[in-house]
Amino acid sequence: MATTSPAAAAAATAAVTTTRKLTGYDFYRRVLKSAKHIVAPMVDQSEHTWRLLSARYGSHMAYTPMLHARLFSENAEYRSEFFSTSEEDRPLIAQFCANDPETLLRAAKLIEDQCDAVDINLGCPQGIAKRGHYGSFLMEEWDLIYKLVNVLHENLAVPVTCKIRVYPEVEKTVEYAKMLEKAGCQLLTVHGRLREQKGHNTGMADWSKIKAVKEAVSIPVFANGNILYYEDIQKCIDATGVDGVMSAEGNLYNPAIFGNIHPPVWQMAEEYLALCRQYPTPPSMVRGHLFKIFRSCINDYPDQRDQLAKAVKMDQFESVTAQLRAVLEPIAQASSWDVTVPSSEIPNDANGYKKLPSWVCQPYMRDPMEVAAKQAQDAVAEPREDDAVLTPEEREAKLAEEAQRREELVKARQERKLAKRKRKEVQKEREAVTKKTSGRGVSCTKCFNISSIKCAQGLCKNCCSETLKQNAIGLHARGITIDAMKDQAVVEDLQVECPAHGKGWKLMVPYSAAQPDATAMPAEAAPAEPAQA
Ligand SMILES: Cc1cc2nc3c(=O)[nH]c(=O)nc-3n(C[C@H](O)[C@H](O)[C@H](O)COP(=O)(O)O)c2cc1C
Repeated sequence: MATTSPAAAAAATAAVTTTRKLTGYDFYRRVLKSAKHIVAPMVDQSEHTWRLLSARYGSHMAYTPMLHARLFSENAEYRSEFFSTSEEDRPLIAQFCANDPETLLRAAKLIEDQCDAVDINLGCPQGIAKRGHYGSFLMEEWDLIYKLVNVLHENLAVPVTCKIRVYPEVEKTVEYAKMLEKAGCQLLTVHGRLREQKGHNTGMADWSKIKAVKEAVSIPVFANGNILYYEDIQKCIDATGVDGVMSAEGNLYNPAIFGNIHPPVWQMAEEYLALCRQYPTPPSMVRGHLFKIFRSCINDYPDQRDQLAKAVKMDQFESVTAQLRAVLEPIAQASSWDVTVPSSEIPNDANGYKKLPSWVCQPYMRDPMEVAAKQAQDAVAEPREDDAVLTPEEREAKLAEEAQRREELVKARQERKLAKRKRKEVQKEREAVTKKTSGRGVSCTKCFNISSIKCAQGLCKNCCSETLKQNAIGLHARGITIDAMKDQAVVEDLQVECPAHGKGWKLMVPYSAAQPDATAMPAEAAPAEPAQA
């Protein structure tokens, strides 16, 4: 009797899978419902709750944050922490970073029945992607990229899509896109920036390269980059001919960008928090979103800003939002600004920006540190015209003040650099220790136990508890025992929680203050991808 080899059986299954699923424009029209407004993949920010909020305000579909294929395939805790969805959260594309086809396939198989397609992140330009060898750092390895795309195309029940950055040469960018299409990619998102365009060098996206790609391939194309306001969406479609437009930062600072309005900041915050009550969301994500929603006005309210920075519980987030509403709403009521006016009807200034009141959601224009420091420096070197009316003493005092401000700016920058270096060192150490544990997981930064990926300090339960205890004693008791502190009620009021290990010890200071490096996250567990990926 003839038997079928496992390889032949797998090939047969693959063939069935490939022929059954929709491809290209059939997939785009029937499954993605011809989506034009797309919420970008954003680490820690395009989570389930945010996608639902954006959908209420005009987004047609969304991507998950980038998921780490190896961690996703191996670690159930990582899966439940970084991926969740619901029936209303569709169409949805799940994004992975990966550099090994088999690992990618294993991860994608675990999610194929909960999303409409699986995307490969080929655009991340951050240092963490360089170290992890994924994202835009695969752009020189077309053979590997072909295999990554093709393995999903051949074996997955849903289509595979890709998100790329462009090369300096338009011809190479077009060839790249064609190669992806040939490998089986069914929809392509082109972020019109180079790998080098990040941080202070972000600059503008090049829509002409997106147009060239769109003209060269037969699959649907999404454009990404340069979308500040609603009207930019149509401008982009007109300029490039793409099928849909993706927004990341524009959507974060104004979740209603796709709805063509600039709603009051408190309204968006309240709606988001109500959704978080329904769908529990990690505090770090909630905090990140609230800072961005309130970006245009939060610096005017330092008390609330500090409270928000320390908030870890829902009622704390809600309290800050209520306080901000209490101060902002009267300002809004006293103003003649009409929030129902469509964004596209608000005129732009000469630079293309809209002048909006600080209490409405709006795009954030960066003023990089360097620019601020340079401005202060220039001011010291060369008195401005309006300084001419000052007496010599006044001018001297002003110059001294400005010099001090500049010094503070430089010092703050140095401190940030130092903290970053320290975090990197810790990360390196951890990676080394992780190797020693034969990849069983991320190691505790203090011992060889496996840490929780959620612990802000990357510690195991014992070390986390011990650290909290030591801090309590060191900071407040100076030799007094924890029990004595409890008796004196000094540790009763403030609740402190490690996000992974629960209460542990109650301290007089927030956990983050007791742990100066509390923002350090395990490199692989939470692949941070700031502003531009
Ligand atoms: C907070 C944040 C997180 C991001 N995370 C991802 C990600 O997980 N995957 C990805 O492909 N791009 C990521 N990006 C990049 C965006 O998807 C997008 O390509 C980039 O921000 C340019 O779009 P924009 O001009 O609309 O911001 C991220 C961007 C931001 C701001």
